Amino acid sequence: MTKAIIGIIGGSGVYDLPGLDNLREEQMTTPWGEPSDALRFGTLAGRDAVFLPRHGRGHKLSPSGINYRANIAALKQAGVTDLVSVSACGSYRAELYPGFFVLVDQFVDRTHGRESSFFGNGCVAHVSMAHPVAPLLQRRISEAAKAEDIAHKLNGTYLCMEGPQFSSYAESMTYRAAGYDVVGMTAMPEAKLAREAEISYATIAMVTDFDCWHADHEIVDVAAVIKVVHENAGRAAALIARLIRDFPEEHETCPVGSDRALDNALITAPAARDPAFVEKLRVIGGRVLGA
Ligand SMILES: CSC[C@H]1O[C@H](OP(=O)(O)O)[C@H](O)[C@@H]1O
Ligand SMILES: Nc1ncnc2[nH]cnc12
Repeated sequence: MTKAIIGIIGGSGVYDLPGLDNLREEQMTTPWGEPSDALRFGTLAGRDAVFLPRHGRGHKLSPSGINYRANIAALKQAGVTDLVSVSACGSYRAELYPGFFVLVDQFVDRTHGRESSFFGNGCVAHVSMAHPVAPLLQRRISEAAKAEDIAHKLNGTYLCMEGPQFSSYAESMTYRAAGYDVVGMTAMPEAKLAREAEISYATIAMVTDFDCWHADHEIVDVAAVIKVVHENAGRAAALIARLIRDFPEEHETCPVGSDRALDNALITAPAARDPAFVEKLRVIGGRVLGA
């Protein structure tokens, strides 16, 4: 049996996890450098949990400047099996209003220049991103949201832009016409790296604004985003506390294989692998890299 350990990544305006008791902070180091902040280990409703604010305390890191590889590697080193990311996002649909939670199931990656894989020359791997969100984890989040009476929607597509500037009107209209649901700047490459690290991943996308397409709403700015996040922080915290409290002790095998994504992903022949690089990769891929 694999013990389930829940990790929470907090986004904009979410720099701590209320209710996390018996706190212990650890500044982790990984083969990819240091994560955004010290990992905060603790218990919530008697269950172990780990929290990391992706922008660091005080929001010192921009979406393009976050060391996503170090964040995911540190959470893997901490034993996290199930990772919930909390993100502020703009909405492309009138019915997805500020304060509404979207439990997205798909991402479109429009970022560029970010380090988006642990693998590379010397050990090449291609994991599937067909179903980037772990459905059982997503369902448990939905059940926790229902129990807390939080308006939310199961499924939706999150467009991840590079930023840090918000979108132009033409971009907003284009992505809206494409049928995407929400927009943010951080879910990628986070979701890709979680998959490579065989961590089940799901995102709670908290709608904070209508970006810039909606004639009846102000164009998004930082103040508006943070205001909505603060107004909804209590509900997000209640959802996460409920999720952790009700989470099974044992990690549930993921129906889309997020917890064994490397089974059929490595392509570099063992004899052709760079031994030093393989050593570095052990933190996330030790299960399949052999002795
Ligand atoms: C503060 S507005 C833009 C900022 O908010 C979102 O952050 P996160 O995904 O970490 O909640 C968006 O991705 C941008 O980083
Ligand atoms: N409209 C928006 N675009 C990109 N990231 C966001 N985060 C919150 N609102 C956003």
